[in-house]
Amino acid sequence: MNDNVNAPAAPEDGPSAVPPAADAAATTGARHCGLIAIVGKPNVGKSTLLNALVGQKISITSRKAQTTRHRITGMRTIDATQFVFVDTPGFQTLHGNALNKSLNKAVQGAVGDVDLILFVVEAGSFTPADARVLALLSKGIPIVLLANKLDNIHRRGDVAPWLQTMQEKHPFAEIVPMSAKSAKDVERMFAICAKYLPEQPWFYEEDELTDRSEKFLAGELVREKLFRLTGDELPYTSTVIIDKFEEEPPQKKGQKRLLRIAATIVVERDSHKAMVIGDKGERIKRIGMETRVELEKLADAKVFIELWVKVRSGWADDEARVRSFGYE
Ligand SMILES: Nc1nc2c(ncn2[C@@H]2O[C@H](COP(=O)(O)OP(=O)(O)OP(=O)(O)O)[C@@H](O)[C@H]2O)c(=O)[nH]1
Repeated sequence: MNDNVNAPAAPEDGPSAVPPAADAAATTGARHCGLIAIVGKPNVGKSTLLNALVGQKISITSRKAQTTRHRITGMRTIDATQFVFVDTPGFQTLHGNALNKSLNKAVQGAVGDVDLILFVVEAGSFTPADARVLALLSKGIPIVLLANKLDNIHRRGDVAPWLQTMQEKHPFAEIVPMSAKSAKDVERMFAICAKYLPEQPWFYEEDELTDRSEKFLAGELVREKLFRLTGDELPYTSTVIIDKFEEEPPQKKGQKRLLRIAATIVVERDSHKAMVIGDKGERIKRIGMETRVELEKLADAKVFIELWVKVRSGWADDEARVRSFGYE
């Protein structure tokens, strides 16, 4: 096996490693900072990894992104190194409709000029969908292969031959077998990523964790609740549009500001609409309630949210409409 395979953290490892770049910077004062994209087909563990890397206490700031091409999902500053994670709006490699074409373009735009790509697959598996994602990635940017869910593999010896085959797929900068659910493995990722981030000033303040706007997060939260509460029944073409986002200052001292939000969930069929609304409206009520509770915490505000459901059949195939929904 080549030496670009990074052995998983052994249980007896000491306290988490400090990124070497950060270590060196402590004496020279040099700061490092760079963009990191986490890509992979659905369900390989990208969100789990991102949440673990950025930490739990995501706070919202309304600062503009450093570059408009990138949507920043989170950042973490450790000693002198700032790790900025950019979002890739999901690789859809199976269908060729307008929505997916637009998403794939957005993905290629987002990963085209990052400093490092973390390409996540499930350890022991490399499917045609993984190969399609890899083929979309820009040449010339270092790609670290993360063989995630290592904990699902009971005989570690079984992984070695697979790792060998992975080295033939692409000249990966490194191959890291790991588990996004292991705090120790996640912590090691900072030292691995730090090596690829250039010396330059930080893009964000040390304690900023995301630059997403509250309006954007409101839409994402509704979307997340929508898909979680409808299970796998609802097709991915359903989307959420924020129709109104108004902020009112606190009425009295000690009170919180108020966010008034109205959002429309757009689905393709009447049957999907019924699914979203649920029996006596209980599902849509729950989507609204869970969104409100989470947004109140994240935004430190009082939130009123109104939800509507609309049927627009075939919208995912209509390019103009896809654009009007903010995908381009
Ligand atoms: N056993 C195990 N499960 C994991 C690990 N990482 C993620 N998972 C699980 O895998 C499933 C998918 O994880 P996500 O983080 O949602 O995956 P994703 O790649 O963001 O998925 P999409 O949002 O569909 O693109 C969840 O049930 C996770 O709990 C891991 O290291 N080990």
